[in-house]
Amino acid sequence: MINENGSLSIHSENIFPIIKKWLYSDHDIFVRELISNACDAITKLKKLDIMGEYTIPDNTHFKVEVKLNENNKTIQIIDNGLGMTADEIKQYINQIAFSGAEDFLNKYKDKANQEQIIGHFGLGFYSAFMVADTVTIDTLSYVDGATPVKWECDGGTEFTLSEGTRTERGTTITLHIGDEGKEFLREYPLKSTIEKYCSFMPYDIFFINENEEETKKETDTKEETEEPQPLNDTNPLWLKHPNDCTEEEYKAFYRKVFMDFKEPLFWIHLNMDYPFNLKGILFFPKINNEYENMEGRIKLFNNQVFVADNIKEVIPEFLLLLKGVIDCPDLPLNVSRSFLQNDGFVRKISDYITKKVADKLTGLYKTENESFIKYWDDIHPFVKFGSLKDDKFYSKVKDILIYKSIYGEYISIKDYIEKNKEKNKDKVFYVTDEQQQSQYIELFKQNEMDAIILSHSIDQPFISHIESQEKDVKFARIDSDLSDSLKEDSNEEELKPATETLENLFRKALANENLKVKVESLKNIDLSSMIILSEESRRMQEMSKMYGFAGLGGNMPSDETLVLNKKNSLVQYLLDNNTNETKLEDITMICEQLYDLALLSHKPLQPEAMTKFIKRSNALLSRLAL
Ligand SMILES: Nc1ncnc2c1ncn2[C@@H]1O[C@H](COP(=O)(O)OP(=O)(O)OP(=O)(O)O)[C@@H](O)[C@H]1O
Repeated sequence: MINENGSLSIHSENIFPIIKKWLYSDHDIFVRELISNACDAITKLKKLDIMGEYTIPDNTHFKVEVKLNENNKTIQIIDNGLGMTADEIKQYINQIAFSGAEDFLNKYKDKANQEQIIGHFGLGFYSAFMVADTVTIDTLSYVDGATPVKWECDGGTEFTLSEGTRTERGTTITLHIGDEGKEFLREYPLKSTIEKYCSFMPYDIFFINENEEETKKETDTKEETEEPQPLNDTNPLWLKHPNDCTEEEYKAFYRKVFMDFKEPLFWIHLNMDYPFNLKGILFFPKINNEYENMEGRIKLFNNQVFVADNIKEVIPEFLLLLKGVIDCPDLPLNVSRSFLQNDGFVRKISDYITKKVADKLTGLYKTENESFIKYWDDIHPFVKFGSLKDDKFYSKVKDILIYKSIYGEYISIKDYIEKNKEKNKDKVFYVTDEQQQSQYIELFKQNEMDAIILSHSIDQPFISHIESQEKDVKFARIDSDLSDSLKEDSNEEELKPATETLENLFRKALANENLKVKVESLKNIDLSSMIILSEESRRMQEMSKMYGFAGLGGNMPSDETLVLNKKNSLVQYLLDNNTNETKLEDITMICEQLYDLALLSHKPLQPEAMTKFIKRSNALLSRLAL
């Protein structure tokens, strides 16, 4: 029987290629890792200064330089941070996954503010080998009397460590770029990668194209050269206290970061220190039209280092419709996304952001109601989407949901129901297409009835959601039923014979045995015919169309009813002349035309029906001209 305990052994020759290849999915991440190490080195030095372990010389300009030399095939990252001694290189660089950042924090645990150091895992430096064949470190430590050190490694497991030549405190990392990284040997991709990840890093980052500098020197005509400008903004707006930020600053920041020249509607400045550290600004963008892509962009930062756009695991999905930046140094971002998804801490962050957004909206509703109404057309899809996606969000915003009425006013469902109780019997009538349903809208207006406009694609799922949450709210499209207030007082029995006669007549004229006809006495005598389709049937039809039940959509028995107004003279004409054989042709034409007219304000006509309708309309007009 075999019974043995032991520890697995890992050989660095085996693990190194894995780190190189799989540690990060994006090649360009080396830029982020090396520049953040350079910034860390400066932060650490500043901390040593604060703690009295070192005195920063006067006039020190802390900076990171990225030098590209296409001819030599090198990229250098140069900092004037704390540098490393030979021992530190042995410990932090040679021992893969031994994080100097962790070590530094442990060493100065009580004295230093932990939050600002970026590194955690002790692997970032090795991302250099994703693009470089050979990496050299030239460094001089801040420690008094330290000797400069040079470390070199060609991506195997061997390295050389020797005395270096660096004379100033700090570190130069030189990447001898191999085939895998050659795309970064051009100015544009390298510079834009720096801008992508490092736009808000805490120290000035300068880009220098050495080959260009050389040609400039050769052709120098004593012209004053411009002062070089850093690529980054070391003091991003989100780190400032909200009270110290001006409206113009927010707008300028928005323009710059999102390249959106439409002004944002409003914004939320997130500023939290406890129980976790989170700062950021969320902007509500202006949407130009309903069909515009609503996709927003939330940039996630970790200590001013860009991590990624739109990380769903941290930022609630519906908030991705907004534009903004979130900086959360506490996030364990190097771990897998599935971990993030299940992490309670991450959920708390996400809940916090959701709560802040809901608070801002309710605050606006209460204190700046006029502005809130002005913004509503732009923000309602977002608020509705949020309500669908997140119950907690819904319960916070449900009392501030408003709807535009056919009179152009904004009203809550509660107020709508209250106001229209008598006429609507608790139903909420709505319009999905103002143009197409204009006939019904007109009818409503004539009878001083109200309906709300729900024309966005989010509205259908949204009203189903409201109905499921609020038991006494029932939505009905404006053409789903005839409200009693549109009709004159007359009893059903009285209208029965007319209904029978006209149903037979229309069925014959339209050659449609299943057509349902209902005769009503409508107050508006100009109105001859209209289609109604019960809310349930229409929703069923729409659903089957949406889910593409092939054939079903088309073949589904239609529950449409043709309503004819007995008070209208054309309908009356049909009633009076339906047995008159000599007028058969006219009667058929009128039936067809009335049916098409009714259909037209209910849904678009099919191409064939449309062609017939136009032909018939022309024929009818020519009769007038006779
Ligand atoms: N430019 C630099 N100046 C001084 N020390 C550095 C520099 N670059 C790397 N180091 C040291 O090497 C250590 C290892 O770096 P590495 O990037 O691999 O890991 P990390 O920054 O600790 O964590 P992470 O994997 O999250 O980046 C750092 O913690 C730091 O002590």
